[in-house]
Amino acid sequence: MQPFAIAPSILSADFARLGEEVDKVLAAGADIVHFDVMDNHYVPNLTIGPMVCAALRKYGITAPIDAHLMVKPVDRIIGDFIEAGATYITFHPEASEHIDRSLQLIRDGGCKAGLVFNPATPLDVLKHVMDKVDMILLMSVNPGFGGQKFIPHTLEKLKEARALIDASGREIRLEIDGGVNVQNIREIAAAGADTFVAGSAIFNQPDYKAVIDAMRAELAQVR
Ligand SMILES: O=C(CO)[C@@H](O)[C@H](O)COP(=O)(O)O
Repeated sequence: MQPFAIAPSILSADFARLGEEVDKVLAAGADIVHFDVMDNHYVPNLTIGPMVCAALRKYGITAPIDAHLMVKPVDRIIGDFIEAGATYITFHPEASEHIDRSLQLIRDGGCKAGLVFNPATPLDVLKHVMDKVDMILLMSVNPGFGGQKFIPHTLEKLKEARALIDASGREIRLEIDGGVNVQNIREIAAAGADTFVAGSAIFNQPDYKAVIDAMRAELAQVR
């Protein structure tokens, strides 16, 4: 299993001070920057794109950037995120005409590739592409907005994904996204997640380090 990683979702950061916000959350102990890309088509919201990702790199952010593309069609924006310096690029199977090709595009660009599953999307497709994914992201809310409640049945799905990863023998991150907070992170980790996206739970508090420390203390009880 991969080491635990905390990935604050900058969707809940102050966009007017984005560089400073990312610096601050990394200084507070975050491992990965979770970068939500919404197109007002695949999801009913509009956020940030590759220019902002490139701007964060230019500003000096060296931490891994995990670009979650909620964009349809997805292929034509993948190259822009590779150029912009994303580390992970993940997309939803429903948003790609050719899932295997989209994964290959990401990997050919030198990035790590991942698939994202909405709460009601089955994991079936994974069995055909397990050798091409570096991350599996399970949405524990319907995508589009921060600040929603964790959907409990995702815990069963996490166990299912964890079993698939363990059976593959590959190093694949299992990321969870939506409604993650200090109160539920331990149960989520126990179900198999190793990478935890949290937006409002971190950015809506004045002391990011206090939240991240509290999350790590919960995770330390799992392993
Ligand atoms: O992708 C999304 C929402 O679509 C998430 O990354 C949210 O931004 C998570 O926010 P919280 O539920 O942690 O507030």
